[in-house]
Amino acid sequence: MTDRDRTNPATDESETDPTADGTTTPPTTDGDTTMPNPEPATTAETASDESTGESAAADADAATAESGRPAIAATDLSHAFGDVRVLDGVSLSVAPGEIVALVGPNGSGKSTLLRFLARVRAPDEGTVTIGASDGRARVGYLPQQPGFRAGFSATDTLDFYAQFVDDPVDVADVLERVGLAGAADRRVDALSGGMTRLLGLGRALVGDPAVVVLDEPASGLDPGMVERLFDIVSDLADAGVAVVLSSHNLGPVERTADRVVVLDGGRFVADGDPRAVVESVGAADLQTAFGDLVATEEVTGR
Ligand SMILES: Nc1ncnc2c1ncn2[C@@H]1O[C@H](COP(=O)(O)OP(=O)(O)OP(=O)(O)O)[C@@H](O)[C@H]1O
Repeated sequence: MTDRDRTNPATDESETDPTADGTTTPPTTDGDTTMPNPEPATTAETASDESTGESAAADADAATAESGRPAIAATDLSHAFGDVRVLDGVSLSVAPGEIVALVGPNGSGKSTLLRFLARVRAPDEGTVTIGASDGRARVGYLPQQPGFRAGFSATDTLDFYAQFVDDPVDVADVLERVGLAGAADRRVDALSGGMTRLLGLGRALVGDPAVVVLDEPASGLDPGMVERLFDIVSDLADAGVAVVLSSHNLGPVERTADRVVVLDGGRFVADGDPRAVVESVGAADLQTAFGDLVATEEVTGR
């Protein structure tokens, strides 16, 4: 460990990615870093660096909302891992203040699609555009398995990420919002799995992004925290933030999401408000509709 490493909660070998100008980018252990990108990146092609995670951006300001432009738009995304075709020409636009829940069987490609939306990876084909009236864009991203460098506190960790955004960040407030105020001084390696996910959510919120992409944010949370998580999501949307999340918690999804998008076989097999999706198959609730819409006998995304 170098001297710099000792003062940098985000510089371990798997995470650090010095940018071209020598500055250090904030990391996560899975490479799905959430960070501001100093260069506006309006398409997936321009942001294919896996290490950069969060891209450049702007606030979901009133002008954006008034312009009618989507906060984020993915067009004709296709992707294969070897001979495993995961996405087959899917398109998705999300308006400022809209909550879109991406659901689908294990292996259907949700995380893959969310990585493309967060622009931590680029698809084989298609574009991702972040809409912002001033030409800037910022996406906050919670990866499915957020990771943090051991040895630093929750506060230290968010302080580190806060230095990469323009405006001052009230880290204590961020921790309070995600339910970690009581663990502010706890080392990240002493956090439980659910608490680590909440810290990942906090990291995604640093800098008040216009778009938030959350990969299974409720996974591993206790029932009370699941409710709190979806309350946070609702509050974000009320503040004009576009939220795209994946979840297997279909009850809260049905109650909270403005739109449910069901991914299966590389395509969207349903896309609409929860009630419409449920009614489209004559189901009683989203859980039942999900069973009717997708084949869950085997893991998909083969
Ligand atoms: N880096 C990779 N290399 C090879 N295959 C991959 C890679 N990432 C994902 N896959 C494959 O792509 C498919 C979709 O995976 P993905 O993680 O996107 O699914 P998911 O819907 O998020 O699943 P889950 O609900 O289990 O988290 C799976 O078959 C998976 O094995």
